[in-house]
Amino acid sequence: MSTILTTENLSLFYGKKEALKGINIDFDDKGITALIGPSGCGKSTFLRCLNRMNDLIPNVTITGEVNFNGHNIYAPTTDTVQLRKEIGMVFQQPNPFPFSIYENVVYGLRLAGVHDKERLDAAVEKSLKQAAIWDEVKDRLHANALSLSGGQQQRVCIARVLAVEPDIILLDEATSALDPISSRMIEETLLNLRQDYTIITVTHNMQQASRISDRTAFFLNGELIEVNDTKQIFMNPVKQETNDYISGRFG
Ligand SMILES: Nc1ncnc2c1ncn2[C@@H]1O[C@H](COP(=O)(O)OP(=O)(O)OP(=O)(O)O)[C@@H](O)[C@H]1O
Repeated sequence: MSTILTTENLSLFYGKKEALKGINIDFDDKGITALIGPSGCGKSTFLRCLNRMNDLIPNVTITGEVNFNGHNIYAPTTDTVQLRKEIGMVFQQPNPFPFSIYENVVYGLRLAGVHDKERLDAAVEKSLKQAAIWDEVKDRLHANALSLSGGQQQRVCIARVLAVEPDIILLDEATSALDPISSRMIEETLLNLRQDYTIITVTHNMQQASRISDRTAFFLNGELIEVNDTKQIFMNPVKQETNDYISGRFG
């Protein structure tokens, strides 16, 4: 298995507060990694470091490296717009633009200068199929995306990320605002995507982590305590803190 993304001694400070403490982790090319840990342990902060979303937050200092396909994304020459296409992100609250479903999906392609209708149509169909929502919306592609249910909106947001053909998809608690059925549909979607994409998902839901992820990383107080195959983490963790967390002793 080759590695697509590696962090080296990655630390992040909000002002003087150290929220991430020297994280070293490798992500395999393809498959799903779940990031788990109690509230405030730095999971979302870490996730946002992986496509430089923390650049947008004032007073943030980041040290160390994030190497994506061998290049440090924090190098001054990095084109962050391009980076965020290659490493796309889905957020906790579905955030479609107030446009049609079709325009949501082609948004990134239009920004990249793609205007050919056939190409855009093909991308819409392919991405909505990959996000497992094509059948539900194919007859109303020009309806406003905000008219969809929350779960449908979230799958459109996944399609919007997929349309620009990313290598990595980051999800920050992407199912926690959804009802259980919608949440399971997103899980199914991710399982169908795991062969073709590297997926890194923050989740509070340990059942979800064990159902869908190949690897699980446990964070605590800004530190990466343990990362391993998901079965190993849940059945036979190496570290006492991991064991305490997964057996519900804290968090
Ligand atoms: N923009 C910010 N400014 C200052 N401190 C922040 C900011 N965002 C997060 N923090 C702090 O950094 C720490 C890590 O937060 P983060 O949101 O990454 O944790 P988390 O594990 O994702 O938590 P949760 O599971 O509750 O979402 C927390 O102490 C939080 O209060």
